[in-house]
Amino acid sequence: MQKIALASASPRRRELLAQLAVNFELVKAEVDETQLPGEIATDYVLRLAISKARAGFQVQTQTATEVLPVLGADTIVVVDGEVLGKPTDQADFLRMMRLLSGRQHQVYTAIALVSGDLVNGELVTGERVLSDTVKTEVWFSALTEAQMLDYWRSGEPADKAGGYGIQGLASRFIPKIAGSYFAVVGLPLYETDQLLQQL
Ligand SMILES: Cc1cn([C@H]2C[C@H](O)[C@@H](COP(=O)(O)OP(=O)(O)OP(=O)(O)O)O2)c(=O)[nH]c1=O
Repeated sequence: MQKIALASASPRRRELLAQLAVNFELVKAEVDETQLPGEIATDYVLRLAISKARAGFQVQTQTATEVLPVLGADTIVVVDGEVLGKPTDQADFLRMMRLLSGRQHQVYTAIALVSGDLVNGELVTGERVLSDTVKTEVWFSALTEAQMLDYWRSGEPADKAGGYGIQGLASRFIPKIAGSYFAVVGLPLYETDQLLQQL
């Protein structure tokens, strides 16, 4: 399979992509992650995945003589239509946990693959964009305030959308999911492989 570039700073996405035995390198992609006014969750997550892949692709066109297809991804946690980002502090985290406790919510992960051909440093065909969005339902057990605080003190929630990591300590709060476990962690492997096959 063709070598690609991954536009991500997430160690989880790196590990997941390695699980597909894909040959890849990392490329930096700085994007503004602010949700637009009135933007619905599914539009938002897909826009960010495409923006990350596109930003990574543009870095390559400026610096490299050949361009690799660039993969970008974004994961959001949604409850009652509200997108929960990464918690800014303990109070923000507790607010999120109270919303998630004892009920079901949605996790969306979007993936985007941007590719193109460079001839003499010029992009000859423009950018091609392949993308997909995966929805997973996640059930949380009812949590006590003490459980929430203990979890915050573990340090795990801070860099994670929705303030939890299903692959870590939060596994004890989640009796079931419907969808893709890998998508919740950050990269839906089946769907990523399907995009790579379309290259
Ligand atoms: C819900 C959930 C999220 N997460 C993580 C996945 C993502 O890394 C993060 C969501 O933030 P993202 O903005 O999707 O990704 P990121 O900022 O970590 O990395 P990059 O943009 O550079 O690719 O939350 C888990 O690890 N486990 C979970 O159960």
